[in-house]
Amino acid sequence: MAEDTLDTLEATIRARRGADPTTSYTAKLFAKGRGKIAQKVGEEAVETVIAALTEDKAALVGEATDLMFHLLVLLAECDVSLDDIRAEIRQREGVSGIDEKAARTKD
Ligand SMILES: N=c1c2ncn([C@@H]3O[C@H](COP(=O)(O)OP(=O)(O)OP(=O)(O)O)[C@@H](O)[C@H]3O)c2ncn1[C@@H]1O[C@H](COP(=O)(O)O)[C@@H](O)[C@H]1O
Repeated sequence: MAEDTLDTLEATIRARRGADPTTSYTAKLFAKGRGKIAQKVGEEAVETVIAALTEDKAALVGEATDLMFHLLVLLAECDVSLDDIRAEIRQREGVSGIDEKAARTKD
């Protein structure tokens, strides 16, 4: 079975932990620490929102890809895997966001 591109990227990112920061952007991010990685996720999220609001589809694809890359680095830094995210998504399958919020806020 073909490996998913996100799985491949996740494996590449994990392999960069402890690599040489002078030759790897990912290793440089890990070396800068969780705060810097989280900041980059925030910046890329804002750039994604701006691209969406300017209705520039090519820019949106680029910024969303940057966002997903940096989010995967942050998840790796926090020892959260794509499988953890998949499990959470599966758990939510079939549960309407409206029903979930109503159950949370009924008191
Ligand atoms: N998918 C990506 C990817 N997407 C975005 N980026 C980098 O993320 C950075 C985001 O752009 P910015 O303008 O915010 O970067 P910057 O200004 O240099 O960053 P700061 O100075 O703010 O820290 C750019 O340097 C992009 O090249 C990525 N860098 C790496 N990958 C993947 O990770 C693999 C490993 O990369 P290295 O770790 O560099 O070997 C690559 O082969 C790719 O598959």
